[in-house]
Parts: sequence; structure tokens; C-alpha cells
Amino acid sequence: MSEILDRLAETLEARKNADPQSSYVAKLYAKGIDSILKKVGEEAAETIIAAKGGNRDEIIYETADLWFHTLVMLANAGLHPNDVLNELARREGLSGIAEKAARKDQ
Ligand SMILES: N=c1c2ncn([C@@H]3O[C@H](COP(=O)(O)OP(=O)(O)OP(=O)(O)O)[C@@H](O)[C@H]3O)c2ncn1[C@@H]1O[C@H](COP(=O)(O)O)[C@@H](O)[C@H]1O
Repeated sequence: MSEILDRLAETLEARKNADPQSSYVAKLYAKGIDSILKKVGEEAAETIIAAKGGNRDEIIYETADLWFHTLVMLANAGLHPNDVLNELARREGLSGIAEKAARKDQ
């Protein structure tokens, strides 16, 4: 499934040179970081509402919107989804408590 993230990351990279008139992502980049973060916040709120509602399809749909806008935020910052997947892989097997202790040491 991570091929989907790879392909989407490639598209998001390519949209940095696209016309904002013809691309939702290029338009978001052109609006700037505050607009991208506003969308992340809105989609997070919509995901919470969907999860509270308990409708499976709505939860999936809103989470996809949230993940998508988070990927745009990462691409805008010059980061790839693999950077986050690598961090999750690093945490694999660590207990949450050990992870918290490691953060305090940083
Ligand atoms: N996965 C997505 C994706 N998910 C959600 N969205 C857009 O995100 C927006 C969601 O915001 P809202 O629900 O608030 O709807 P809205 O009112 O249209 O949003 P605003 O205009 O108010 O920001 C919608 O416009 C959706 O179309 C997406 N737009 C694009 N992609 C992917 O990104 C690729 C590149 O898209 P373009 O840049 O448009 O070619 C596409 O091929 C897709 O793979």
C-alpha cells in the first residue's frame, strides 16, 4: 500500500511547478503554509466529528482528506511520506512509555 503514498508524493512534488488554475494542490501551495495548515486543521475537525458519528464510510472519507492534506503539508516542507513511515518503524516495538522517556531525554 505504500506505493500509493509514493505515487501521491510524486504527484505532489510535480504540482510544485503546476498552474494553480488547473490543480487543487498547486492552488494550495500558491496560497501558502497558513492555508495548508488551515486545511489540515479543518480536516482534523471533520475527522473527529465523523469518528464521533460512527459512520464507517464517513470516517474513512474524512480520514483520507486529513491524510491527503497532511501529505501536502509534508511535501510543502520538503518531506516525503517515507520520512514519517521511517519514524513509525523506528518506534515499532518500543512501548509508549519508553518512547515518552526517550523524548524527555532529547
Ligand atoms: N487525494 C486528493 C484529494 N483529497 C481531497 N482533495 C481535495 O481536497 C478538498 C477537500 O476540501 P473540502 O472538503 O473542504 O472541499 P472544498 O470546499 O472543495 O475545499 P476548499 O476549496 O474550501 O479548500 C476538495 O477540493 C478535494 O477535491 C484532493 N485533491 C487531490 N487529491 C490527489 O492529489 C492529486 C493532484 O490533485 P490536483 O492538484 O487537483 O491535480 C489528485 O490526482 C489526487 O490523487
